[in-house]
Amino acid sequence: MKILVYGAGVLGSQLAHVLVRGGNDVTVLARGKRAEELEKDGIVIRHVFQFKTTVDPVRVARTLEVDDQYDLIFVVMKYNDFSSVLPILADNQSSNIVIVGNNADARSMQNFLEVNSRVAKQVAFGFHVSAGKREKDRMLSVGGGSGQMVIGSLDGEIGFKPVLDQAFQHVKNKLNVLSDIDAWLKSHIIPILILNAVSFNEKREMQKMEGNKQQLVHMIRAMDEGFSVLEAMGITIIPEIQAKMIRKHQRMLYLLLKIYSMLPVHKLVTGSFGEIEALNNAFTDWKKTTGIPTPHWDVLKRDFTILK
Ligand SMILES: NC(=O)C1=CN([C@@H]2O[C@H](COP(=O)(O)OP(=O)(O)OC[C@H]3O[C@@H](n4cnc5c(N)ncnc54)[C@H](OP(=O)(O)O)[C@@H]3O)[C@@H](O)[C@H]2O)C=CC1
Ligand SMILES: CC(C)(CO)C(=O)C(=O)O
Repeated sequence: MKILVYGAGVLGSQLAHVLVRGGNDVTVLARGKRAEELEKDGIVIRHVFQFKTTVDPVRVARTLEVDDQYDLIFVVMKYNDFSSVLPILADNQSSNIVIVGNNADARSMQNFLEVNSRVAKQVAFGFHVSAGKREKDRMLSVGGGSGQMVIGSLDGEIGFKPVLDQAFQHVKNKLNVLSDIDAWLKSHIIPILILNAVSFNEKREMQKMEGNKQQLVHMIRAMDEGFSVLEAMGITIIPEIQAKMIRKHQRMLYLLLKIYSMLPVHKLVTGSFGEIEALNNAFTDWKKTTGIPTPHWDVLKRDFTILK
Protein backbone atom coordinates (compact mmCIF):
# COMPACT_ATOMS: atom_id res chain seq x y z
CA MET A 1 0.00 0.00 0.00
CA LYS A 2 1.38 3.41 -0.97
CA ILE A 3 1.26 5.65 2.11
CA LEU A 4 2.43 9.17 2.85
CA VAL A 5 3.15 10.23 6.42
CA TYR A 6 3.02 14.02 6.26
CA GLY A 7 5.00 15.38 9.22
CA ALA A 8 8.04 13.42 10.40
CA GLY A 9 8.28 14.52 14.03
CA VAL A 10 7.95 12.34 17.11
CA LEU A 11 4.70 10.54 16.35
CA GLY A 12 4.90 10.75 12.55
CA SER A 13 8.22 8.88 12.79
CA GLN A 14 6.69 6.24 15.09
CA LEU A 15 3.76 5.77 12.73
CA ALA A 16 6.00 5.56 9.65
CA HIS A 17 8.15 2.97 11.43
CA VAL A 18 5.23 0.62 12.21
CA LEU A 19 3.75 1.07 8.74
CA VAL A 20 7.09 0.20 7.10
CA ARG A 21 7.44 -2.84 9.37
CA GLY A 22 3.90 -3.81 8.37
CA GLY A 23 5.03 -4.14 4.75
CA ASN A 24 3.74 -0.86 3.33
CA ASP A 25 5.43 1.37 0.77
CA VAL A 26 5.91 4.43 2.96
CA THR A 27 7.08 7.94 2.08
CA VAL A 28 7.60 10.55 4.79
CA LEU A 29 7.21 14.21 4.03
CA ALA A 30 9.75 16.19 6.01
CA ARG A 31 11.47 19.51 5.71
CA GLY A 32 14.82 21.11 6.48
CA LYS A 33 17.23 19.30 8.74
CA ARG A 34 14.77 16.53 9.54
CA ALA A 35 14.54 15.62 5.83
CA GLU A 36 18.34 15.49 5.62
CA GLU A 37 18.53 13.29 8.74
CA LEU A 38 15.96 10.87 7.34
CA GLU A 39 17.70 10.64 3.98
CA LYS A 40 21.06 9.99 5.63
CA ASP A 41 20.10 7.65 8.48
CA GLY A 42 16.50 6.55 7.90
CA ILE A 43 14.00 6.60 10.75
CA VAL A 44 15.99 5.99 13.91
CA ILE A 45 13.92 5.32 17.01
CA ARG A 46 15.10 4.43 20.49
CA HIS A 47 12.30 2.37 22.08
CA VAL A 48 12.94 3.11 25.72
CA PHE A 49 10.86 0.37 27.36
CA GLN A 50 11.79 -2.28 24.79
CA PHE A 51 15.54 -1.58 25.20
CA LYS A 52 16.10 -1.47 21.46
CA THR A 53 16.82 0.93 18.63
CA THR A 54 15.22 0.46 15.22
CA VAL A 55 16.44 1.88 11.93
CA ASP A 56 14.16 1.97 8.89
CA PRO A 57 15.38 3.37 5.58
CA VAL A 58 12.50 5.32 4.10
CA ARG A 59 11.65 7.38 1.02
CA VAL A 60 11.66 11.08 1.82
CA ALA A 61 9.65 13.79 0.05
CA ARG A 62 9.97 17.50 0.71
CA THR A 63 6.74 18.49 -1.01
CA LEU A 64 3.37 17.03 -1.91
CA GLU A 65 2.75 17.80 -5.56
CA VAL A 66 -0.68 17.99 -7.19
CA ASP A 67 -0.14 14.77 -9.15
CA ASP A 68 1.40 12.67 -6.34
CA GLN A 69 -0.90 9.74 -5.70
CA TYR A 70 -1.10 7.85 -2.40
CA ASP A 71 -3.61 5.25 -1.23
CA LEU A 72 -3.53 6.87 2.21
CA ILE A 73 -2.14 10.07 3.67
CA PHE A 74 -1.60 10.43 7.43
CA VAL A 75 -1.01 14.03 8.48
CA VAL A 76 0.79 13.95 11.85
CA MET A 77 1.56 17.33 13.31
CA LYS A 78 0.63 19.90 15.91
CA TYR A 79 -2.94 21.22 15.92
CA ASN A 80 -1.74 24.73 15.05
CA ASP A 81 0.20 23.42 12.01
CA PHE A 82 -2.67 21.63 10.27
CA SER A 83 -4.07 24.79 8.68
CA SER A 84 -0.88 25.37 6.68
CA VAL A 85 -1.13 21.97 4.97
CA LEU A 86 -4.87 21.78 4.28
CA PRO A 87 -4.64 23.77 1.00
CA ILE A 88 -1.80 21.48 -0.17
CA LEU A 89 -3.90 18.40 0.63
CA ALA A 90 -6.88 19.95 -1.14
CA ASP A 91 -4.82 20.43 -4.32
CA ASN A 92 -3.44 16.92 -4.27
CA GLN A 93 -5.26 14.12 -6.11
CA SER A 94 -5.20 11.49 -3.32
CA SER A 95 -8.56 10.91 -1.66
CA ASN A 96 -8.04 9.16 1.69
CA ILE A 97 -6.78 11.43 4.43
CA VAL A 98 -6.31 10.79 8.16
CA ILE A 99 -5.55 13.84 10.29
CA VAL A 100 -3.71 12.64 13.38
CA GLY A 101 -3.14 14.55 16.61
CA ASN A 102 -4.80 16.91 19.04
CA ASN A 103 -7.72 18.60 17.39
CA ALA A 104 -10.26 21.10 18.67
CA ASP A 105 -11.92 21.71 15.34
CA ALA A 106 -11.98 18.61 13.18
CA ARG A 107 -15.25 19.69 11.53
CA SER A 108 -13.77 22.88 10.05
CA MET A 109 -10.80 20.96 8.67
CA GLN A 110 -13.11 18.43 7.03
CA ASN A 111 -15.30 21.23 5.64
CA PHE A 112 -12.24 22.97 4.20
CA LEU A 113 -11.20 19.80 2.40
CA GLU A 114 -14.73 19.09 1.19
CA VAL A 115 -15.18 22.58 -0.24
CA ASN A 116 -11.71 23.16 -1.70
CA SER A 117 -10.53 19.78 -2.98
CA ARG A 118 -10.09 19.12 -6.67
CA VAL A 119 -10.69 15.40 -6.12
CA ALA A 120 -13.35 14.38 -3.54
CA LYS A 121 -11.81 13.54 -0.19
CA GLN A 122 -12.72 11.02 2.47
CA VAL A 123 -11.43 12.29 5.79
CA ALA A 124 -10.91 10.53 9.13
CA PHE A 125 -9.35 11.78 12.35
CA GLY A 126 -7.01 9.89 14.61
CA PHE A 127 -4.79 10.07 17.64
CA HIS A 128 -1.68 7.96 17.95
CA VAL A 129 -1.70 6.86 21.60
CA SER A 130 1.98 6.92 22.38
CA ALA A 131 4.61 9.37 23.54
CA GLY A 132 8.16 10.30 22.88
CA LYS A 133 10.53 13.11 22.24
CA ARG A 134 13.07 14.34 19.79
CA GLU A 135 16.76 13.86 20.41
CA LYS A 136 19.68 14.73 18.21
CA ASP A 137 19.43 12.51 15.08
CA ARG A 138 16.82 10.18 16.56
CA MET A 139 13.44 9.95 18.23
CA LEU A 140 12.72 8.45 21.61
CA SER A 141 9.59 6.35 21.90
CA VAL A 142 8.10 5.69 25.30
CA GLY A 143 5.06 3.91 23.91
CA GLY A 144 4.04 0.45 25.07
CA GLY A 145 4.73 -2.67 23.00
CA SER A 146 1.78 -2.60 20.65
CA GLY A 147 0.36 0.88 20.74
CA GLN A 148 -2.90 1.88 19.20
CA MET A 149 -4.40 4.60 17.11
CA VAL A 150 -7.89 5.74 17.96
CA ILE A 151 -9.58 6.72 14.75
CA GLY A 152 -12.99 7.62 13.41
CA SER A 153 -15.02 9.63 10.98
CA LEU A 154 -17.20 12.61 11.85
CA ASP A 155 -20.09 11.14 9.86
CA GLY A 156 -20.57 7.48 10.70
CA GLU A 157 -18.40 4.81 9.11
CA ILE A 158 -14.96 5.61 7.74
CA GLY A 159 -15.53 5.44 3.98
CA PHE A 160 -12.09 3.97 3.29
CA LYS A 161 -11.99 1.50 6.22
CA PRO A 162 -11.03 -1.45 3.93
CA VAL A 163 -7.97 0.52 2.76
CA LEU A 164 -7.01 1.26 6.38
CA ASP A 165 -7.49 -2.38 7.37
CA GLN A 166 -5.25 -3.50 4.55
CA ALA A 167 -2.56 -0.99 5.54
CA PHE A 168 -2.68 -2.15 9.17
CA GLN A 169 -3.07 -5.85 8.43
CA HIS A 170 0.50 -6.71 9.43
CA VAL A 171 1.11 -3.69 11.65
CA LYS A 172 1.60 -4.40 15.35
CA ASN A 173 -0.26 -1.21 16.35
CA LYS A 174 -3.98 -1.69 16.34
CA LEU A 175 -6.67 0.63 15.06
CA ASN A 176 -9.33 1.38 17.63
CA VAL A 177 -12.27 2.67 15.62
CA LEU A 178 -14.52 4.97 17.67
CA SER A 179 -18.05 6.00 16.85
CA ASP A 180 -17.43 9.55 18.12
CA ILE A 181 -13.83 10.55 17.49
CA ASP A 182 -14.67 14.25 17.84
CA ALA A 183 -15.87 13.66 21.42
CA TRP A 184 -12.70 11.67 22.17
CA LEU A 185 -10.46 14.44 20.80
CA LYS A 186 -12.29 17.20 22.65
CA SER A 187 -12.35 15.19 25.90
CA HIS A 188 -8.60 14.64 25.59
CA ILE A 189 -7.96 18.37 25.31
CA ILE A 190 -9.25 19.18 28.80
CA PRO A 191 -6.70 17.31 30.97
CA ILE A 192 -3.90 17.91 28.48
CA LEU A 193 -4.57 21.64 28.38
CA ILE A 194 -4.61 21.95 32.13
CA LEU A 195 -1.58 19.73 32.75
CA ASN A 196 0.42 21.69 30.22
CA ALA A 197 -0.87 25.18 30.90
CA VAL A 198 0.62 25.33 34.38
CA SER A 199 4.06 24.35 33.15
CA PHE A 200 5.09 27.15 30.82
CA ASN A 201 7.27 30.07 31.94
CA GLU A 202 7.18 33.58 30.45
CA LYS A 203 9.67 32.52 27.78
CA ARG A 204 7.14 29.86 26.70
CA GLU A 205 9.56 27.16 27.77
CA MET A 206 8.34 24.04 29.48
CA GLN A 207 9.28 23.79 33.13
CA LYS A 208 8.37 21.53 36.03
CA MET A 209 4.81 21.81 37.24
CA GLU A 210 4.74 23.90 40.42
CA GLY A 211 2.59 21.32 42.18
CA ASN A 212 1.56 23.33 45.23
CA LYS A 213 -1.63 22.35 46.97
CA GLN A 214 -3.68 25.32 45.82
CA GLN A 215 -2.62 24.87 42.22
CA LEU A 216 -3.38 21.15 42.20
CA VAL A 217 -6.83 21.71 43.68
CA HIS A 218 -7.61 24.33 41.03
CA MET A 219 -6.35 21.97 38.32
CA ILE A 220 -8.66 19.13 39.37
CA ARG A 221 -11.69 21.40 39.70
CA ALA A 222 -10.81 23.14 36.42
CA MET A 223 -10.79 19.77 34.63
CA ASP A 224 -14.23 19.08 36.07
CA GLU A 225 -15.41 22.48 34.81
CA GLY A 226 -13.84 21.78 31.42
CA PHE A 227 -15.89 18.60 31.10
CA SER A 228 -19.04 20.53 32.09
CA VAL A 229 -18.36 22.96 29.24
CA LEU A 230 -18.10 20.05 26.79
CA GLU A 231 -21.26 18.45 28.16
CA ALA A 232 -23.11 21.74 27.71
CA MET A 233 -22.08 21.51 24.05
CA GLY A 234 -23.73 18.09 23.88
CA ILE A 235 -20.43 16.20 23.93
CA THR A 236 -20.07 12.93 25.85
CA ILE A 237 -16.81 12.58 27.74
CA ILE A 238 -14.83 9.67 26.26
CA PRO A 239 -13.34 7.58 27.74
CA GLU A 240 -15.87 7.82 30.54
CA ILE A 241 -13.24 6.79 33.10
CA GLN A 242 -11.58 10.23 32.76
CA ALA A 243 -14.67 12.03 34.00
CA LYS A 244 -15.17 9.46 36.78
CA MET A 245 -11.60 9.88 37.95
CA ILE A 246 -11.80 13.65 37.92
CA ARG A 247 -15.24 13.86 39.51
CA LYS A 248 -15.45 10.91 41.87
CA HIS A 249 -11.88 10.19 42.92
CA GLN A 250 -10.48 13.66 43.49
CA ARG A 251 -8.39 12.63 46.52
CA MET A 252 -6.68 9.88 44.57
CA LEU A 253 -6.20 12.20 41.60
CA TYR A 254 -4.72 14.82 43.92
CA LEU A 255 -2.13 12.32 45.18
CA LEU A 256 -1.32 11.13 41.66
CA LEU A 257 -0.86 14.71 40.47
CA LYS A 258 1.31 15.50 43.46
CA ILE A 259 3.61 12.57 42.66
CA TYR A 260 3.50 13.37 38.96
CA SER A 261 4.47 16.99 39.58
CA MET A 262 7.56 15.91 41.53
CA LEU A 263 8.91 13.25 39.16
CA PRO A 264 10.56 13.58 35.73
CA VAL A 265 7.56 11.64 34.35
CA HIS A 266 5.86 15.03 33.88
CA LYS A 267 8.05 15.42 30.79
CA LEU A 268 5.85 12.81 29.09
CA VAL A 269 3.07 15.34 28.80
CA THR A 270 5.25 18.12 27.56
CA GLY A 271 3.46 19.79 24.71
CA SER A 272 4.51 22.81 22.70
CA PHE A 273 3.39 26.28 23.69
CA GLY A 274 1.98 27.00 20.22
CA GLU A 275 -0.29 23.98 20.26
CA ILE A 276 -1.42 24.49 23.86
CA GLU A 277 -2.16 28.16 23.13
CA ALA A 278 -4.27 27.19 20.10
CA LEU A 279 -6.18 24.58 22.13
CA ASN A 280 -6.69 27.12 24.89
CA ASN A 281 -8.15 29.60 22.38
CA ALA A 282 -10.62 26.96 21.27
CA PHE A 283 -11.57 26.15 24.86
CA THR A 284 -12.04 29.86 25.64
CA ASP A 285 -14.53 30.09 22.75
CA TRP A 286 -16.42 27.02 24.03
CA LYS A 287 -16.57 28.60 27.48
CA LYS A 288 -18.00 31.81 26.05
CA THR A 289 -20.54 30.03 23.88
CA THR A 290 -21.85 27.81 26.64
CA GLY A 291 -21.71 30.41 29.42
CA ILE A 292 -20.80 27.66 31.92
CA PRO A 293 -19.15 29.22 34.98
CA THR A 294 -15.51 28.11 35.35
CA PRO A 295 -14.30 29.80 38.57
CA HIS A 296 -11.39 27.39 39.16
CA TRP A 297 -10.21 27.51 35.58
CA ASP A 298 -10.33 31.32 35.75
CA VAL A 299 -8.23 31.45 38.94
CA LEU A 300 -5.82 28.87 37.56
CA LYS A 301 -5.39 30.95 34.45
CA ARG A 302 -4.97 34.19 36.34
CA ASP A 303 -2.55 32.94 38.97
CA PHE A 304 -0.73 29.94 37.60
CA THR A 305 -0.45 30.02 33.82
CA ILE A 306 0.75 32.43 31.18
CA LEU A 307 -2.15 31.54 28.87
CA LYS A 308 -4.56 34.42 28.64
N1 LIG B 1 5.14 13.79 21.13
C1 LIG B 1 4.34 13.13 21.97
O1 LIG B 1 4.80 12.45 22.91
C2 LIG B 1 2.86 13.17 21.78
C3 LIG B 1 2.28 13.96 20.83
N2 LIG B 1 0.92 13.99 20.71
C4 LIG B 1 0.25 14.82 19.73
O2 LIG B 1 0.48 14.30 18.42
C5 LIG B 1 0.55 15.37 17.46
C6 LIG B 1 1.89 15.32 16.75
O3 LIG B 1 2.89 15.53 17.73
P1 LIG B 1 4.44 15.32 17.49
O4 LIG B 1 4.68 14.21 16.55
O5 LIG B 1 5.03 15.25 18.85
O6 LIG B 1 4.84 16.70 16.83
P2 LIG B 1 6.24 17.11 16.22
O7 LIG B 1 6.35 18.58 16.35
O8 LIG B 1 7.33 16.26 16.79
O9 LIG B 1 6.09 16.72 14.70
C7 LIG B 1 5.37 17.45 13.78
C8 LIG B 1 6.15 17.41 12.48
O10 LIG B 1 5.38 18.07 11.50
C9 LIG B 1 6.24 18.87 10.74
N3 LIG B 1 5.51 19.96 10.13
C10 LIG B 1 4.80 20.95 10.71
N4 LIG B 1 4.29 21.77 9.79
C11 LIG B 1 4.69 21.29 8.59
C12 LIG B 1 4.50 21.70 7.26
N5 LIG B 1 3.78 22.78 6.97
N6 LIG B 1 5.08 20.97 6.28
C13 LIG B 1 5.82 19.88 6.55
N7 LIG B 1 6.02 19.43 7.80
C14 LIG B 1 5.47 20.13 8.80
C15 LIG B 1 7.27 19.39 11.72
O11 LIG B 1 8.40 19.78 10.99
P3 LIG B 1 9.70 20.44 11.67
O12 LIG B 1 10.44 19.29 12.23
O13 LIG B 1 10.37 21.10 10.54
O14 LIG B 1 9.15 21.39 12.69
C16 LIG B 1 7.48 18.16 12.59
O15 LIG B 1 8.51 17.34 12.10
C17 LIG B 1 0.33 16.66 18.29
O16 LIG B 1 -1.02 16.98 18.32
C18 LIG B 1 0.77 16.25 19.68
O17 LIG B 1 0.20 17.00 20.72
C19 LIG B 1 0.14 13.19 21.49
C20 LIG B 1 0.66 12.38 22.42
C21 LIG B 1 2.05 12.34 22.69
C1 LIG C 1 -0.10 17.30 23.95
C2 LIG C 1 0.84 16.25 24.45
C3 LIG C 1 1.94 15.99 23.48
C4 LIG C 1 1.49 16.88 25.59
O1 LIG C 1 0.67 17.05 26.64
C5 LIG C 1 0.21 14.94 24.85
O2 LIG C 1 0.83 14.18 25.55
C6 LIG C 1 -1.11 14.49 24.47
O3 LIG C 1 -1.86 15.15 23.79
O4 LIG C 1 -1.48 13.37 24.89
